[in-house]
Amino acid sequence: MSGGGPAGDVLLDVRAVRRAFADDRAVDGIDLTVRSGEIHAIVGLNGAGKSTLMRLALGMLRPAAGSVHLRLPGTDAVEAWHAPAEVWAAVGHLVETPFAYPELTVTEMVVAAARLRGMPASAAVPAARRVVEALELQRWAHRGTGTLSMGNRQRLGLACAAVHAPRLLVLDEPSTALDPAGVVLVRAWLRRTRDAGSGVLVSSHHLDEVARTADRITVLHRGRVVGGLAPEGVDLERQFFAMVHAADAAAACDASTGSGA
Ligand SMILES: Nc1ncnc2c1ncn2[C@@H]1O[C@H](COP(=O)(O)OP(=O)(O)OP(=O)(O)O)[C@@H](O)[C@H]1O
Repeated sequence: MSGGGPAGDVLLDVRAVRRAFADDRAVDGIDLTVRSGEIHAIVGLNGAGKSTLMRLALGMLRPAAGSVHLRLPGTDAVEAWHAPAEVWAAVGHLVETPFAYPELTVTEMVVAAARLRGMPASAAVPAARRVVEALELQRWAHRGTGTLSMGNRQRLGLACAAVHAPRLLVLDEPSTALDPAGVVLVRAWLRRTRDAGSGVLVSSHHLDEVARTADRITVLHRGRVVGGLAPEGVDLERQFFAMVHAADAAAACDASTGSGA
């Protein structure tokens, strides 16, 4: 457990959501919430459905069934697929390869991201400076984004996702390209973001890192929630594989008896 205070209101409310690609049930009836003041991690094997779930949460994909509601302070609850710009102004995300205009410097890119989220220039410039410092990008602040290493490009993507201090942050494997110092830095930064009252949905393959960062851990497998892990628990890897194997065994049993959905 990462030591955060009690979680608050539900910001993201996913209910019985389904989405397939042809006959591939990428997300197959998932319920999930993210509350303010918590880091909720989703873990799963390759192809478990983590990115698809995040894209549904961000209105990038339309659910085939079920619902995804955003309940951000100061706005009415709204389906992600139909959410207006003022709702997205309170959300930050990094779910694809971090995008950056190569002709801009790091600072210019972060300011541009803030402006795209509706921040006035007078607020965007100091906000960009703060997040560049928080993610220790100062050394590259005036370098062209096209010259960055992969890890620094990932930090830049995080800076762009968070420059407008979103209430909800959705991050798909935010530490993949980071060195050990960067992993520690981003962990501490995520905790501060959480402690400031934001809700964070984060995916990862790395159980050790997730256990150090998250308040809640949900295990996805083959598009379904197959269990939860307590971050302070022991031997999470063994528990994780036990859940995955139990789900596979149940699916095989259903298939052999013809009772699968
Ligand atoms: N655009 C797409 N078109 C077709 N199939 C897709 C598409 N996006 C995802 N899928 C399929 O949906 C399933 C879930 O994929 P998803 O990317 O959500 O998994 P993931 O848990 O994020 O995996 P990884 O850990 O490898 O990133 C996979 O079988 C994948 O091949």
